[in-house]
Amino acid sequence: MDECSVARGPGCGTDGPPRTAGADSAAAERVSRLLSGPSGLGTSAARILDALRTAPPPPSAPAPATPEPDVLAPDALAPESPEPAVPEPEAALPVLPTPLPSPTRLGGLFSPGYAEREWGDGSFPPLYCPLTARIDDDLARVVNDRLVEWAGEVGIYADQLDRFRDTGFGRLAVLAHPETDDVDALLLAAKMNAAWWACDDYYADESDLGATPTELPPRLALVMSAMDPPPDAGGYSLRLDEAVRSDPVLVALRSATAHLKRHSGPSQLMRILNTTFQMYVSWTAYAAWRHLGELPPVWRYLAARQHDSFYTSMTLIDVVGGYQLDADLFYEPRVHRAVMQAGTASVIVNDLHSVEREAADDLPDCNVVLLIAEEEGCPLEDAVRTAVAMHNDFVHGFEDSQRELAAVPSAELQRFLLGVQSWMGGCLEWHGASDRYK
Ligand SMILES: CC(C)=CCC/C(C)=C(/C)COP(=O)(O)OP(=O)(O)O
Repeated sequence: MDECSVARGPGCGTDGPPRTAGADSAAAERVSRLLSGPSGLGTSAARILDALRTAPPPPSAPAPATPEPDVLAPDALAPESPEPAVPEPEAALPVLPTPLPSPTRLGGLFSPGYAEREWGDGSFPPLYCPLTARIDDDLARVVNDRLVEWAGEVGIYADQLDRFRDTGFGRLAVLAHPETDDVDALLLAAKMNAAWWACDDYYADESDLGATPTELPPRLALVMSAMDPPPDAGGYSLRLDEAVRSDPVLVALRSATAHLKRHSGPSQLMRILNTTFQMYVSWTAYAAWRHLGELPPVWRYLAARQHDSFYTSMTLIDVVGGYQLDADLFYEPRVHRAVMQAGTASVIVNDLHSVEREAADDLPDCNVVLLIAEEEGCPLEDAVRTAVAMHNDFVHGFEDSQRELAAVPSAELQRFLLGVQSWMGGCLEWHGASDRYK
């Protein structure tokens, strides 16, 4: 176990030296108060958005290098009229129940803190990252076994199911979603992530699995139809259905989406689908670069990677947790920025762990470390240090955003932000142990 990681339990996070312990316990207290207080279930999105508009940033929030008035200045968000910007969610939205916490649902209700965590062989500077909120390898085994069974049914990784088992996407779900021990909800996260990854491996990255840059865009267009079936077009729809049924990646995505539908409300579902589709735009950029044999400049890769990141995985957090973050809160600019910061930080963790794997393909993938080394003409070790520093800046940025949003009186929002924090902590833990990056 990573020395900084902690098992679940009320004492979590007290043995290490988390740098923001005060802020963390305040966050945990706030979530508990909000969950038990009168503002919990009945809080209207309009009132919360009003609070977001008027809440001044805390004095400790550092000034950004380039001010973004739309995002940061509370006044810029002030409504012109006192009318609520959105209808009461109770009246207009199918709001899912927010269950009160049970003793086994600790992950969303406390923060184990942030720390400088060792990674890899320990020879590089540490990653500043949330600590892992829960490590439960018995639960991970149950979820992973069910995931492997499902993979066998849908047909992905058919000739390498043992390797798929050792990759441990089921363990990733348990590490990244400490808020619940509901196996079916965790299996949903495991399936979605495995299906996204299968799509990435088979269509985008792995030449051995048939990935080719020129076929990628039409394949992705088909993925969208598998996940979000278009209106019936008679015989043409039958052809579409045949095409979906004949490709294990599409079967996996359709099946995972069906599971998702059992747990999500309409706006959650469309949030997850649309985020997936937005991620694909970045994939087509990589495909063009691969096809042309070009390496993008680092800034351009990062711009694409921000929309091709674990932000996509994080869109599942409230669904897996069994509650709903209102769409107007999820898309509020400061919340959006916070989740993007976290998603990008986590995907840099992925790039750091997959340098060797990605350099090995006949057509090497884009990877921030490889691109920095190429652009700067520096040794890989120096490029790793640059990427670590970039990661750490994103995590500090997320922490600042979380602090800034702490005044918003929404149990769901505070819970979601803790969920994002937990996702980052679980993601680092998983990358350090998964056979995929060995
Ligand atoms: C889980 C998910 C949203 C997967 C889709 C793609 C993505 C954001 C990745 C993390 C995959 O990136 P990459 O191809 O660099 O990952 P591997 O190194 O192949 O694991």
